[in-house]
Amino acid sequence: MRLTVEPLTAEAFAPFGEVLSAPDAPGRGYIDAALANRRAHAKPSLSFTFKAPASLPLASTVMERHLHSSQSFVPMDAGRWLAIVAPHGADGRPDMARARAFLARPDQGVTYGADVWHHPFTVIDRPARFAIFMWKDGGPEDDEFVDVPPFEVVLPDAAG
Ligand SMILES: NC(=O)N[C@@H](O)C(=O)O
Ligand code: NI
Repeated sequence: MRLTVEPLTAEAFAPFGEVLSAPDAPGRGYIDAALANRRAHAKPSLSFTFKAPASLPLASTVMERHLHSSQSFVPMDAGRWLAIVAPHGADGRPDMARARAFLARPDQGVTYGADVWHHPFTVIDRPARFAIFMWKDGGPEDDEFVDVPPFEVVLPDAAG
């Protein structure tokens, strides 16, 4: 199954969370409606990652979710990157037939809503550094990975 990336916009991404971006004029914006912690005992987690770029087309067979917490990715030094998401199927697993692959600009982040199926963090173009914010309790439900049928992600110009 092939996914062709589409531009990351707040509207298109709304069913899956929020697009994060800094104002382009003096001031401060709050983009925090999708931040969620569903466990009173979970603790805030702020981590920083250095990620090597994936080559395209991206081929994968995995998706993941954080059942009880949103997860925010904020670029600190990045090229373009991919936010790949899928709604729940009737069985609660990712419905890859309705998966979406968003191409994020270097100045865009996202917050995946709690329990939103997404692909592990993937950057393209060049190595990138991101901050990641979520809530964790250190238990097995912090991160849930599932196998999905093989899929690939391509840029439009390679879509043929
Ligand atoms: N760092 C980390 O937890 N990443 C995953 O959850 C992911 O979405 O890539
Ligand atoms: Ni995640």
